[in-house]
Amino acid sequence: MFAISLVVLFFVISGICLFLLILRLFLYRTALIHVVNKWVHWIEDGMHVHQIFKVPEFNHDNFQENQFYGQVFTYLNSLASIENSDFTNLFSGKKSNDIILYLDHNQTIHDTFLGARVSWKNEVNDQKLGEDQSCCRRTLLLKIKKKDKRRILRPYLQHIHNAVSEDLQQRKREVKLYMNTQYDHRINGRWNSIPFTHPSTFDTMAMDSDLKYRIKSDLESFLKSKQYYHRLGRIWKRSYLLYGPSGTGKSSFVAAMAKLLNYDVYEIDLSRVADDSDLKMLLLQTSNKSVIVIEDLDRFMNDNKSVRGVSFSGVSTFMDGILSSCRGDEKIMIFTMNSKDKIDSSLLRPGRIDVHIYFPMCNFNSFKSLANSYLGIRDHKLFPQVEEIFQTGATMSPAEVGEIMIVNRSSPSRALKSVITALQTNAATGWRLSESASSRPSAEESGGESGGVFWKDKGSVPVAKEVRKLYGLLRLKSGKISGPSVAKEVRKLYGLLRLKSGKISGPSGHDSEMIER
Ligand SMILES: Nc1ncnc2c1ncn2[C@@H]1O[C@H](COP(=O)(O)OP(=O)(O)OP(=O)(O)O)[C@@H](O)[C@H]1O
Ligand SMILES: [Mg+2]
Repeated sequence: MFAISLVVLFFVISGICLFLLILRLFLYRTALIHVVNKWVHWIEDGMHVHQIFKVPEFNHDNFQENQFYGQVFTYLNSLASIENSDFTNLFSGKKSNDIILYLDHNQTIHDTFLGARVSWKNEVNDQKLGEDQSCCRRTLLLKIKKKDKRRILRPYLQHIHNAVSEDLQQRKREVKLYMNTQYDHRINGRWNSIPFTHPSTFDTMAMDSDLKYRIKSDLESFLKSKQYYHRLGRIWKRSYLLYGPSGTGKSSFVAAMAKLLNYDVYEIDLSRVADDSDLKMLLLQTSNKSVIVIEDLDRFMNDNKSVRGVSFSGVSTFMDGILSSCRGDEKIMIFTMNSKDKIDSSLLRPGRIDVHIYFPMCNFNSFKSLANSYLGIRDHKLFPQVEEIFQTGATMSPAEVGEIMIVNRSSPSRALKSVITALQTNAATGWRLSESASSRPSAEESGGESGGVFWKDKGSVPVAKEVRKLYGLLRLKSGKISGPSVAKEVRKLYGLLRLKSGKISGPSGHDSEMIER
């Protein structure tokens, strides 16, 4: 009897084990296990009291990004549990074969820490702003059992901080470009960012090497001068004005400076700024160690329609950087212009603009530098001919020269011939010369009442040299022009000479020149 009961018991236990095994296999095969897990967690959650902690994207004053939000977001995206979520975003990473998982709006994911289970929700509330505009208010919600709070909350937050600090440092090295969005009083954050991948560096810029060296040293010595500025009672900021004709590399140089510093770039589009206080707000929302850029400031200052609500005093206060000093860290400001001619000199006074850097049209030296980087040649039998044409005063922007070289990069000889033809055409029409003359730094700019440090790349040339150039140009032209048009051309060149002689100042024995006042 006892033996029979043992056999029955054996079969019952075996049956139960078999049943559980088949059930487990079934649950896992059909993924029903996840449904069961959900129910278990749901029942368990229902038996506990929870506490919710909010991590909003912006600080309570709504001015600045809440840095902890960024840290938590990075941490959550790195969790293995994001892979087990019901849904999530997949994006390509930096490398071509990288795929990254990214929290979706209103997605919830779970994490465990010291045996306690917590959940995070990426809460995004869409706000309708107008007909076709909306904005989002983002908050990360941490849900934690009340019984676990005392034990794990602080160490858990510290754990997040430690886990991402290395990752953040890595990301800090990736420079970002921020652009301001259209003003709307209901939007907190006004900056949208993308990775800053502009390929320009100091090395790729065709510029006088001495000038590059001095700009680099200026930046480096500024960065080391926190105590010095503090002792002087000055805001720790440095403003640069890059000015010169179109296509001479001003925007590319902004990128090169940001890369050298490894700073994020905040480019302010003044046409999207509502008024002076909006401009202040944008400045306040920039992060530490950043380059703040306003491109084509002359265009905005001369075109009242474009600046709309931003006043002259709004721009000058912005340039003084008083507000940025609230953040305490260094600020680099860069403004670009085609010409300073119509700009109120008070806007360019020392303190507002510390360094003026002139970007000239192409000369023979910059041409050689472009030929080296675009065509890979340091010398060529056509170089003397190119130099001769440059000496006549013919010129082009580096952008134009670069474009010709790119198109003809398979044949350096063809590229150089095309550059020669283009320079001859420009010289013959005289258009480029007069354009470049008018955009060179004027005597007023290099010695006038506005201030700062002036750095120019062959910006000033002696009158005698200019006369020689014009004579050469005249000879070149007279080969092509006859009769009354010669007299007309002579008159034109005489006018041009007078224009230049009013603008030419100082000797130009050096490639670049620095005038401190
Ligand atoms: N000095 C230079 N060295 C190397 N490349 C240059 C230089 N100047 C211009 N380029 C090339 O020409 C193109 C246009 O340059 P960039 O946009 O920087 O000119 P810019 O002075 O900002 O013109 P704009 O005043 O019209 O904005 C870029 O592709 C850049 O690589
Ligand atoms: Mg530009």
